[in-house]
Amino acid sequence: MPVSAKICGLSTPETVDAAIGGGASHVGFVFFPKSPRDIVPERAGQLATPGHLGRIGVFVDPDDALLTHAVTAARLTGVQLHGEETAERVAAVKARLGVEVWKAVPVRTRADLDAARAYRGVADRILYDAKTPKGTLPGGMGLRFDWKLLDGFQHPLPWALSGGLDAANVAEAIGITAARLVDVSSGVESAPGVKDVDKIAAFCKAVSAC
Ligand SMILES: O=C(O)c1ccccc1N[C@@H]1O[C@H](COP(=O)(O)O)[C@@H](O)[C@H]1O
Repeated sequence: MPVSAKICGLSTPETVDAAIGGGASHVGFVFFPKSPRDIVPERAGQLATPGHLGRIGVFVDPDDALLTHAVTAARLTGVQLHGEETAERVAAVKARLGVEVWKAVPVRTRADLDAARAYRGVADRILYDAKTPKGTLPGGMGLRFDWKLLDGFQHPLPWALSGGLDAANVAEAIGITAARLVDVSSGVESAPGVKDVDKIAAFCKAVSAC
């Protein structure tokens, strides 16, 4: 089965086109004011994508008003909840929005993986991401976790791998984890929040070769 890629934190037509041209399965838009990748929903909605491409909005403990507005204005096919959302909150979001819901699970130790089980039957996908230091962004920091922690773990849901991936390490990450979907943000940037079309192309090429 081929491996697919989500290119996250996009904000320009050129970088969205690079993701599409590279064969990405999903593009991501960040709706979190503290992030250098924050974008207003209307602007994300103007970024055109073909119908087969998933459009995922990244949120951190969002309220219902933001979610409802962003799903419509940015034409999202899914939301990625990257905060401290409980299983009950994820279920409520899913029922309210009716789009795919991904739940990020921050990982530093093997015990951290256990949190994923709470979302069985509730979320559509788990996104394993590196746990970031307190007081920093909960994602998009270019940090990776020990991919070997996933070895032998019984995944409760379809899942994706993120955290510190780039063109140089993604093949190794896929080899170790057997991930079928990988997600990148800062690894395809020239500076925080500034996506680089050549890095997006290189990342997609590395994923396609797996
Ligand atoms: O990208 C952000 O700014 C961001 C902000 C808040 C929560 C999540 C965010 N990004 C997500 O973090 C992971 C890993 O990113 P990276 O590749 O390590 O930079 C990815 O899923 C982004 O979607």
